[in-house]
Amino acid sequence: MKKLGVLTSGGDAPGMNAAIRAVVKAAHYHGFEAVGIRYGYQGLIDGDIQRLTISDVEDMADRGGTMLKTSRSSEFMREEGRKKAIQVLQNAGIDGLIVIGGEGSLKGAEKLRELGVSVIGIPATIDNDLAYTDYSIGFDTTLNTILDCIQKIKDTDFSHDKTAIVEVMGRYCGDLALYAALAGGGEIVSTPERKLDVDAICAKLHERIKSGKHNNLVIVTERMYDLQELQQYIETKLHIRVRTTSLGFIQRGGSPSAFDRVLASKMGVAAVELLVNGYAGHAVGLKENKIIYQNLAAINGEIADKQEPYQLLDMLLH
Ligand SMILES: Nc1ncnc2c1ncn2[C@@H]1O[C@H](COP(=O)(O)OP(=O)(O)O)[C@@H](O)[C@H]1O
Ligand SMILES: O=P(O)(O)OC[C@H]1O[C@](O)(COP(=O)(O)O)[C@@H](O)[C@@H]1O
Ligand SMILES: [Mg+2]
Repeated sequence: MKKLGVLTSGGDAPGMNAAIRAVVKAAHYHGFEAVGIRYGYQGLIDGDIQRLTISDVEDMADRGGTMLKTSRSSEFMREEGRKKAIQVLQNAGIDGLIVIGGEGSLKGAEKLRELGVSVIGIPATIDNDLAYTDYSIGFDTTLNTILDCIQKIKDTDFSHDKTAIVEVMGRYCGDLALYAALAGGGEIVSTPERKLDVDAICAKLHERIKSGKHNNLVIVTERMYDLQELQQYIETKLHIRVRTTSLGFIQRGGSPSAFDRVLASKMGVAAVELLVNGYAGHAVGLKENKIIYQNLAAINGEIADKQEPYQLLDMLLH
């Protein structure tokens, strides 16, 4: 291998820059040229490529977002788009590609592998919705941001005896809400994996109010409820004051946590090592605190076993 390309794709996640830095440093260590493809798969189709030197990535470990920019590309979802992308890789002489992104981006990487590209995936998404790895880059930072916001919301709830609904991101994965609740960030939690209907939420709130607890926090994953309707329903049914906060994009920004920086650094280096050692077509991951690799073709459809954290939740919130 001579020229290694790296791109970030899908939603940005804190720690993507630390991963780019690690990939570029490892590539140079092995004597390869490193290039960055800007704007994810769309930039690959458009040939938006820049050379990456060590000094380009030197101070990037602590920065949120992605220095390479990112996008969601509908053109890449189509075969003609992917064929254009392959042509660009060939014309640019890129013989190894590292894709840093979430579940959609790794599906895209698998499609490139099917077309003969030497590709490695690095999981980076705040949602933590990739079952083959315990953690994706960005999840820990976002979780900490959520807990910081919740702490602030709790101060005002306590002062007014208010009930709060806090909506967090996660797309169709409840990990951000679940782990925020495990860390003490909510008394009632509803996730896609364990959905509470509105009456179940009211019943739990009623029980807590009866026992003298008047400031309660309900944490929910996005896309599950019409928040205004949920708030009104609880207010009418329980005759209490409820206020709702959807945390939104504040969750995706910010400097990555130490955990995410270290994870991204380990994964970035491991991704290059996989290419060097002939393991193209895999994605790096973390299982039981060890860096692992998984076949890209096997990632799609893998379902995470969440029994343990939900049992813990039941124990802590009962
Ligand atoms: N099934 C697929 N086949 C080919 N490309 C895909 C597929 N799913 C997603 N992609 C590509 O990956 C991009 C990012 O995926 P998306 O799901 O938006 O974000 P993330 O990778 O963060 O989960 C998409 O815009 C698309 O270009
Ligand atoms: O930035 P957009 O396109 O509005 O997407 C919002 C979605 O992106 C995320 O922040 C991250 O998701 P991905 O990592 O899959 O891109 C989700 O939590 C959220 O549902
Ligand atoms: Mg995703």
